[in-house]
Amino acid sequence: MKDLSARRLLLVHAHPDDESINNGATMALYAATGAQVTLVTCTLGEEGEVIPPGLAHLAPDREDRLGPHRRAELAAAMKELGVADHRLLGGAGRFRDSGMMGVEQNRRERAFWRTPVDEAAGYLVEIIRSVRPQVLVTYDPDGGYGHPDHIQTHRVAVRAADLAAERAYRRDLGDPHTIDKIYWNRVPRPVAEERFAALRGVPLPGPAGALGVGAIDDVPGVVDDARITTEIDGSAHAARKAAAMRAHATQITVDGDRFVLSNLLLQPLFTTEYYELAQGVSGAPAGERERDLFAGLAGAGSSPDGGPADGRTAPGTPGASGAVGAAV
Ligand SMILES: CC(=O)N[C@H]1[C@@H](O[C@@H]2[C@H](O)[C@H](O)[C@@H](O)[C@H](O)[C@H]2O)O[C@H](CO)[C@@H](O)[C@@H]1O
Ligand SMILES: [Zn+2]
Repeated sequence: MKDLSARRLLLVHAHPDDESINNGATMALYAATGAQVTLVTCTLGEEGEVIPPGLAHLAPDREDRLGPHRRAELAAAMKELGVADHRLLGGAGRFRDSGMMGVEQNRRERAFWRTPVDEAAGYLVEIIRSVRPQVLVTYDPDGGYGHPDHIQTHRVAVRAADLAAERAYRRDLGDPHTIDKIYWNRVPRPVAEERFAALRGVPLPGPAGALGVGAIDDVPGVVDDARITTEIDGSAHAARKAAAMRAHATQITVDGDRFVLSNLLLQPLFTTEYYELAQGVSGAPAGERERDLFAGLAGAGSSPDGGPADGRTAPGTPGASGAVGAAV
């Protein structure tokens, strides 16, 4: 019997709800198959809007108690996904939600967006050196859709992965650890286009109270098909993902295979979740997508593809021969 607990997956996100929207099915799948899944959330989402009228009093411009409430929503969502290890970067409230790009909250003292990257990265290095994951999942450099906290999360996660591997860096934070594979959350454009086309036939407002259908570019990380290196079929865990998203009730209303955020614009709920291998070696045969984030990793207890990686290296991999891009 393989020791599947040897697989350790670390996900780094900006706000409570991002993990369930982007990776809920993936997290449920790996938790259910014995991997150690660790979520790090960088802020408590204090600057969010509030969908249920009965909770509007929590808003930042009223009682400013949305942060603690969303922390509880996050805990409930993790129970739905079967994820036991979820941590707040630097401890609860260390870094505050910065608001959307350009708002005054971006410049507030504890805003995550204005935090020096190395200061935040130090907290994540300690977690990386303790958990020692083979795989890290976070956003692309644009944070998926340009939100300052998402962009900062990418920067902090990538910087922390580099620092955690440096033998000369802060040995008080643990022994050096090199993460084998770093993935960015992605959605293939053809899949997004197909799902949005179907949404345009949905009667409004519907159970989610939708005012309309969102735009494809509202979906974080939409890219051309060629950049997708990995797809995780989490359809067996669709109910868990939907329940986790429902747990984030101040931010999300779910209606079957679609949902709205506080802008009340419909977008598709994905149960196959897609990734781009940004750093590391693909475990799939040339020209094929990985079906497992741990594909090709010897000793990770799981590699449905069986064979070792075929040496196709992702962009940005230290020491990469330059074999990059679609070749991955
Ligand atoms: C999914 C995500 O990252 N949500 C963020 C985002 O929330 C959006 C924001 O309030 C926007 O004004 C709304 O139109 C949109 O519907 C929301 O999803 O930004 C919030 C503030 O930084 C953040 O708390 C929330 O988690
Ligand atoms: Zn977010």
